[in-house]
Amino acid sequence: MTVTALIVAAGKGLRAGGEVPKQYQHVGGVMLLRHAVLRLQAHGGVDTIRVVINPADRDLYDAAVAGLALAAPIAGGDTRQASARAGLEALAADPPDLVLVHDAARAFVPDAVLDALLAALGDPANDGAVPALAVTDSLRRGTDHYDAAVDRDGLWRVQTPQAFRYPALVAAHRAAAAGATDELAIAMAAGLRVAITPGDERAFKVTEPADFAKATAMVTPALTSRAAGGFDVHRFGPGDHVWLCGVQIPHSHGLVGHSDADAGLHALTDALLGTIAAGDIGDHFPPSDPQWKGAASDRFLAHAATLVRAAGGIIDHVDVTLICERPKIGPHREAMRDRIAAILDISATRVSVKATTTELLGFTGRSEGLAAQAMASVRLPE
Ligand SMILES: Nc1ccn([C@@H]2O[C@H](COP(=O)(O)OP(=O)(O)OP(=O)(O)O)[C@@H](O)[C@H]2O)c(=O)n1
Ligand SMILES: C[C@](O)(CO)[C@H](O)COP(=O)(O)O
Repeated sequence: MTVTALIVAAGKGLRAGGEVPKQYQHVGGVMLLRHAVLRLQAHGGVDTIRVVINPADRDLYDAAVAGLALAAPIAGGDTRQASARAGLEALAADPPDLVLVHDAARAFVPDAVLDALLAALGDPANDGAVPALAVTDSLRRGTDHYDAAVDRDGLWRVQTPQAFRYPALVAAHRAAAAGATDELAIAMAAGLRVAITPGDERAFKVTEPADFAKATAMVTPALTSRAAGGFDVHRFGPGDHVWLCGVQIPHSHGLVGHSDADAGLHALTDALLGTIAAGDIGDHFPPSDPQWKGAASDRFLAHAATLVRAAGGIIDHVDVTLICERPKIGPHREAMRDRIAAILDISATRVSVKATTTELLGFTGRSEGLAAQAMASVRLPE
């Protein structure tokens, strides 16, 4: 059995709005039509995909299917019915056994819907099979006020792809009057026998502007929250300034370290690495490596952020606590927040910097050294 999918994509998408027809608008960075093609290609049960377009949109089409090695698009008509007919006629020279007529606007049809269609056409008694969902809301006629109830029993919300034996469908189309909204209407008018197969909410049609948010959710991976901490200490030594959270602060001492000894950024780097279980700062920037001698620690933090984002992560919030008697952190807090926000490329509203003392106790109390601890919260694909 040869199976061709005919994706009708010649509409103007007026109800959806936007500067280009809906099938050429981006959903998660990819044009809706491309999602539709990729979805059918991923199923594996479709041998050939042909797309019906408005020739005026040829440049948009070329961008949508770039690199997908499809046969040339077919010119559509003024109505969906005319576009589907043009597509079917274009297949006549080398007709497939089965044809699946599909809306580009229903880009996320799951495999199970396609499996059920092909299985239904395994029964020679069926001329076609069309997926549908039962109506579950109450139905009523009316304009300004409610009028008669409509019995929802046996009513279906009809979706695509609509699958048919090619010869039966093309004959039905040739005999059809204008005004049909889909192949099912045309097949029923021709007296064909069409099986009802399970539809799926994910095969919804992008029709109104709000449907783009729904479509975006379809291609956005589920994210889970992760939080991790980091801790670092540096000893005070000779010098006239320290670097803390990426800000240079005049001080009676410096901090001793292989790099610039910015304990705040080091703790935060470890916290971010912890969210993706990517080891610690020493694994990425070994103190034994001379290239990190005196290095500014902002590059360590930027590297950790790059790794989090490469893992699909979103940095939600970071929090640094500096533990020292001196220098006083308060006057520099906002500059530190801004600097961390700039390094991480997030809003400063997502950056917290705090400070505390240890009441003159311990090594921080004796000002032998300074400690920093940090927390990072990110969202990552599961
Ligand atoms: N002349 C047309 C009209 C529609 N379609 C396609 O048929 C599918 C379903 O139609 P619909 O959702 O109504 O799309 P539009 O006609 O583009 O939308 P609107 O009515 O809002 O303008 C879409 O993939 C659309 O591109 C088509 O190929 N040719
Ligand atoms: C083909 C279809 O998607 C099946 O539900 C529907 O008939 C298209 O209707 P529209 O009026 O063109 O949106």
